[in-house]
Amino acid sequence: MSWKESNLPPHVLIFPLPAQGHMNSMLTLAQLLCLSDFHVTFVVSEFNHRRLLKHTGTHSAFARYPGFRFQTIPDGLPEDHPRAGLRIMEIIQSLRKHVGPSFKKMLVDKDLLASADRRPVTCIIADAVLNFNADFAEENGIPLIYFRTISAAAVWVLFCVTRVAEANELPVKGNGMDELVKSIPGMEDFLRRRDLPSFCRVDNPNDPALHELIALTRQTVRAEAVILNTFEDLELPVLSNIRQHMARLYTIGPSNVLLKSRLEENKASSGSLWPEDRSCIDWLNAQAPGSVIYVSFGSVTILTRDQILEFWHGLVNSGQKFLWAMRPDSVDHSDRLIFESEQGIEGNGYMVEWAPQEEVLNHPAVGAFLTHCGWNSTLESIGAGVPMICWPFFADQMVNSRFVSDVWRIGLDIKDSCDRVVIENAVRELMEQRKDEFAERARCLAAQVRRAVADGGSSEQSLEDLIMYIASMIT
Ligand SMILES: O=c1ccn([C@@H]2O[C@H](COP(=O)(O)OP(=O)(O)O[C@H]3O[C@H](CO)[C@@H](O)[C@H](O)[C@H]3O)[C@@H](O)[C@H]2O)c(=O)[nH]1
Ligand SMILES: C[C@H]1CC[C@@H]2C(C(=O)O)=CO[C@@H](O)[C@@H]21
Repeated sequence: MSWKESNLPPHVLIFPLPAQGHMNSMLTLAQLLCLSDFHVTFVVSEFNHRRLLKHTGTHSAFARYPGFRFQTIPDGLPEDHPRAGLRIMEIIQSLRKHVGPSFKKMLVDKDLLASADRRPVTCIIADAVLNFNADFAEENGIPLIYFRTISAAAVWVLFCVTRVAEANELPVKGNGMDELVKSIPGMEDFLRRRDLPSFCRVDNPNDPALHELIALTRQTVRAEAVILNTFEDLELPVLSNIRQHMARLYTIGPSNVLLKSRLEENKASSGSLWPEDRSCIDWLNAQAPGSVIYVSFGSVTILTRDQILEFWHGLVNSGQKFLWAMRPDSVDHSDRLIFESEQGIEGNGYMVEWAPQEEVLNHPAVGAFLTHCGWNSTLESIGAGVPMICWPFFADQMVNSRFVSDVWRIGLDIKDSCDRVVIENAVRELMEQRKDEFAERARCLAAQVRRAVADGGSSEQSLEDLIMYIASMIT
């Protein structure tokens, strides 16, 4: 390769939305590129950088990659901004408005981060929701690759939403939620209006948040290439549709499993923004195989007290053991206290604030996952062969949960209902009545994951193609 002759490897600037669910797969890609001797500058908000240093000893974890470095930027939000729930959208807006211009200036003033031992940036791999990167890349003649951190299915649905609106199939004011959506090619037989991304549930079809998301997705085609954290066997029909619009598409997922397969000691750096409470592993060690349902709603979901109580009673009444990762900012603090003191754990549950999720899902005691269906959680569960109960909170999760239940058939989708009886019945169905059926399909899918990341597998090959493509940018 020509870069090896010139001694300086390609230098990739990776710029995720500074939120856990977006950073995880992009940090994993950063590590994969470093393992191929690339230089990587990883853009992170000052707010999250402090948390990474505090909770994960990130600097020592990344010391094994001499080519890796962080570039911090402000996210433009006040320190006490929640950066969660629906207000996560404000991170995108703030970056676009306040940070984009200074970020661009910094790159230009610093000669695209060149130094004696680093080339100027060879290409930018930006989160596809940070669309200001397209103008900057174009103006400065830098190749741009977008990384969309959601499923191919959700990308395709968002790509088609304009057609859905034109066909009067948007659930405006909640109309016809159970009707099938006929205007999305390939999904006519199973996608209902209630499975569309939550932004499609509008009072007015010209809703600004909906249109922002449509525009974000449509502009993906401005990049030279697109990366998705998925694998061919999982989403082939959808990928074929997307490829008609985005020809250079790399599918490198599940990126966490691909990374693990390339690390000698099989241990990736976690990149958690909350401290991981490992006591839950000791608790799991004492449980019978396949007997525990793991509960987590990711890094963005905020729950009301009523919702927590319904989940809690449903789980307790199911009689199954459960491990619940309840983020401190996902519930009101006073509710949490009442909850802990009055409800107690009643012998069959264990609660932590933040769990080492991948390790938990791969623990032999875990037999099911009650999840919001964020794309990382969904893929982690698929990789571990663990069936799911899906209670999506917002955005792409609505689509993912329908795929889990009706396409891959490795779980139950209970979206829009958070009643203790529904939860109890779902747990019983997944962990008792139809346990073997779900477990068998989940095992088969996990085997496909292993094939995708093995030598010559589709994701492994796609990563190699991506690496060659970036290397070819150096003239
Ligand atoms: O106790 C916990 C809980 C979660 N996680 C990790 O946190 C990540 C959470 O990511 P994800 O499951 O994707 O959920 P969100 O944090 O909600 O992710 C956001 O980003 C995703 C990728 O764009 C989207 O699919 C989601 O809808 C969006 O909310 C996963 O890797 C988990 O392993 C832990 O390590 N410990
Ligand atoms: C900020 C949220 C709105 C849309 C984003 C997204 C996407 O790529 O469509 C997925 O999950 C959310 O974190 C993002």
